[in-house]
Amino acid sequence: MTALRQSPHWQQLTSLAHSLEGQHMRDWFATDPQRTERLSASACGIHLDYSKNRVTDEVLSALYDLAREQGVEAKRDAMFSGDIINHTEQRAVLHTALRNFSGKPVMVDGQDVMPEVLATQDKIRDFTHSIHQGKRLGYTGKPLTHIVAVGIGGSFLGPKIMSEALKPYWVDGVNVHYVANVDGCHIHDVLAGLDHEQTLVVMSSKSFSTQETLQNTLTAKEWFLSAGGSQQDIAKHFIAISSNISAATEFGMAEDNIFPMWDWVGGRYSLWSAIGLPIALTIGYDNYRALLEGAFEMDNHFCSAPLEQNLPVIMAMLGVWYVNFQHAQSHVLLPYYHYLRGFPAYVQQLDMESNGKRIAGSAETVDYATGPVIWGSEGTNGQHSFHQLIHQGQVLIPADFMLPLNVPNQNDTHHAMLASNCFGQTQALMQGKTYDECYADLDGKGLDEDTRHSLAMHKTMPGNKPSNTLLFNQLDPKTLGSLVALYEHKVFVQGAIWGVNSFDQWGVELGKVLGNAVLAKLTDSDAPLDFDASTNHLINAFRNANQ
Ligand SMILES: O=P(O)(O)OC[C@H]1O[C@](O)(CO)[C@@H](O)[C@@H]1O
Repeated sequence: MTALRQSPHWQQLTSLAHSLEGQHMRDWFATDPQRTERLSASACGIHLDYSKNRVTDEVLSALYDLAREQGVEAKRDAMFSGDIINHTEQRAVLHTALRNFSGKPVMVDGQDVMPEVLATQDKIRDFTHSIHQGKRLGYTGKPLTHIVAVGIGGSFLGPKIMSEALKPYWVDGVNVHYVANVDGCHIHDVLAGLDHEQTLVVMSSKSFSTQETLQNTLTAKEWFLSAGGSQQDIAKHFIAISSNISAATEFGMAEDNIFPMWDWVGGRYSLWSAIGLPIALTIGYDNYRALLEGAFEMDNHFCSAPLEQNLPVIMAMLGVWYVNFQHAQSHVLLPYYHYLRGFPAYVQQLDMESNGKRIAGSAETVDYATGPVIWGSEGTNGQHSFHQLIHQGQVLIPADFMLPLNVPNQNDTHHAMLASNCFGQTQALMQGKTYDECYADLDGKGLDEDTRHSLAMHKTMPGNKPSNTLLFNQLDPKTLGSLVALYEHKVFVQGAIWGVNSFDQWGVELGKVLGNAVLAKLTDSDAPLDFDASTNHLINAFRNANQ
């Protein structure tokens, strides 16, 4: 058994989980009028009501004890100080330096990284202004009104989803199109509607070696040249964001057109670096900076609030409770705000690529579950589909509901309906509906006893289903920055408990290598096939269809 499972607080939580079997949150609410007041916390404009969770004060205090026992605070401080905590890649983890407005230095290998960070922020500001003010023009002198942002994974999800979430802040006259997949349908569709003289391609790739991004950029380059642009015009229409400056220059990017990033910024944590440039182009530099400031505020909260009032720690430890002590295998995110509809996909990469691991410390195979499956979509849509399983299915799915209390330019009736559905769902999940209540509802319906009993059984909602509710006044750039940083730190705390390295991603490598080996066989139809029978069979199917 691993040391974590043998730890006193893990053992205590295991027995607490047994002792709570058969208890219901409905009864806790009925007997404890202070429950919500006690189990709520606020920071950075975000209010978290976590009272609808299957936890008692005793459980919560054991969870915080576990966090202390596993050194969460010391691990957090090590991350912020630039220690090499990504030990499998020998890297510091310093996305927090990218939103460090404290004026204090951040040291990596004895060098302060802040001057470079601030210089890059200035470069982002100047570039954004030059596009918005029409000072930087295309090769025929036309303004650059269409931005094609090419990237994938962390070099795509952050910019795309944050830009989408901040739609009320979009700058007039600029259209940003995001392309990630190597599936040519997407890039061809996007380029087909654009005037190459007014298009700027922003290629985002930390490594500058990602197949999808390289291919999509090449396709965009061919499109630009065949539409009338020349090789020397490319510098006016193509820029890159990368930590691999030499590969970017070799590819043909003008050095001046390359925005740097650093190996101490993980891809899924990179929206705060120049990877966020498309966000600045979408919402303007001041709003982009407010996004960073919101994240900085959450960093300060995470570093200074006691664990019991610390939003990332509270959410992380509740997650640990469900994954490790209540057998939950997934966690659903339900933003009740159309513009935030992409947020579950963002957190999905953040969480699953960070904590989807099986080795703790230097080489110990874990004997407990790590990160859950993260999924979800905007409310109320899910209420008419997958909520059924959350309410009455046999699997436990903790939920995070999110709602802005105010929405710019919105009809009150819509917003009140949206909010009522959000609150109503959390209530229904918590209280459920008993057999007796369902049976009583069927009184006087003319049903025989067997039918009435059967129907009451089918209608019974067990309740006791956990949820957090996150409220904020408006989803402005600053609040969004805080919200993203909240989830980043939640994932960090969980990784610290489970002892995994939340900052590498070896699991995605093998598929890339094998995919390249397969590509060689698809492009050379005479090459002998020496894979397993199934893969050979699939390759043959492709070859036959493409003769
Ligand atoms: O920015 P890059 O180097 O193109 O990588 C894109 C994405 O690919 C991954 O490395 C996984 O394949 C992610 O971690 C990363 O965000």
